Amino acid sequence: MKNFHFYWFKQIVANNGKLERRLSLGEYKRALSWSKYLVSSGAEIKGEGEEEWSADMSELYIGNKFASGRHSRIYRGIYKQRDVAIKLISQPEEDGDLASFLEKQFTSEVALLLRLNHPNIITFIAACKKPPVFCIITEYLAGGSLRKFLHQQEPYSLPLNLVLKLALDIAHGMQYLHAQGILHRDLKSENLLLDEYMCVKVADFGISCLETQCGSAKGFTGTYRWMAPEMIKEKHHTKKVDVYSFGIILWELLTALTPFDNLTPEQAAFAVCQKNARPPLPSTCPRAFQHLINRCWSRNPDKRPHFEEIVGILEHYSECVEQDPEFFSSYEPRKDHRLIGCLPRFIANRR
Ligand SMILES: Nc1ncnc2c1ncn2[C@@H]1O[C@H](COP(=O)(O)OP(=O)(O)OP(=O)(O)O)[C@@H](O)[C@H]1O
Repeated sequence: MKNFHFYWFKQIVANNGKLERRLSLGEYKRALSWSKYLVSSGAEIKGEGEEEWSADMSELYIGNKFASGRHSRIYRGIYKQRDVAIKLISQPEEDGDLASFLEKQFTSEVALLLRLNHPNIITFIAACKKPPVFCIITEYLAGGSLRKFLHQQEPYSLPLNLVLKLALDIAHGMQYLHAQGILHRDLKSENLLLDEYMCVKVADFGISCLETQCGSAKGFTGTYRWMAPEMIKEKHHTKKVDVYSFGIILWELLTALTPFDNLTPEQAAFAVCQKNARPPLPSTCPRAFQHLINRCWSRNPDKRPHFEEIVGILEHYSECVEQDPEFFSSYEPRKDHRLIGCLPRFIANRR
């Protein structure tokens, strides 16, 4: 039997600079209780398709826990000499329904991650399934979540060119995801991670689904503050639920605030569905963004643009700002949403 203590011993002693500090006794014991399941006790029978993604446990070093999800703990680690994040999901012994839900969620997340390959989507590396513990190994993104980054900023302080760049990263990732026929369904700033170059990557595909297999949103565990009204109401939903969430994220980028922070998530859900409430757009918000945000979070999903169009709009804004730094103050939206040339002032002035 490969002794998992050996891994820990190696991990603690090697402490090769990438693992920031030694584990406290508490952390060690907690990690022990989860990771003992991860070490194989010899020959094992792999489930269908498991060869494709199954991690070689002898190459995995688990470091410190640095974040937690509702049913998971996230550790730093090294896998095949690469910095990784290891999400450990443990099935509760006492709750069979939750245990089987978590197993299904794990299987679905791995199956979706496996087919994704895009610079604005988190890179999947491997996974392991050793009930009652599962793990998902992905690239480690050193910049943390967009939510954490925004909370470190002064409200309304993000420069518009940075807002544009971050929005475009997210929109590119989402355009790709939708082109693969996948709905994210839990798009929020906490699930958007930054690398060391401030590139945003879409993460956490726990409740994502293939468009053809999404079914109803009954018993959903997404996050109300970012959730489209049709999903809150557990109605039929489409890719446009992600566009609604993107509208809320655009608002977050422009304000660096939490949406509906004066309301509980349940009150926010009620206000969105019953009163068609949305977070207030600041008076300083450029009209170009106001126009796009209002379209993205329309009550009617058909009025929300597809990500393809959103990418086109944001790229157009980027080009225009490059040509004319005053573009945002002179922008007038068109009723038919058509993009017209940037008409930079320096050209107009030359005429
Ligand atoms: N690859 C990674 N690199 C850096 N940080 C990460 C990585 N994966 C996850 N995190 C951090 O861990 C947090 C939780 O991760 P994730 O959302 O995947 O877990 P989860 O169990 O699905 O959470 P929840 O169910 O609560 O949404 C993220 O918000 C982020 O701060």
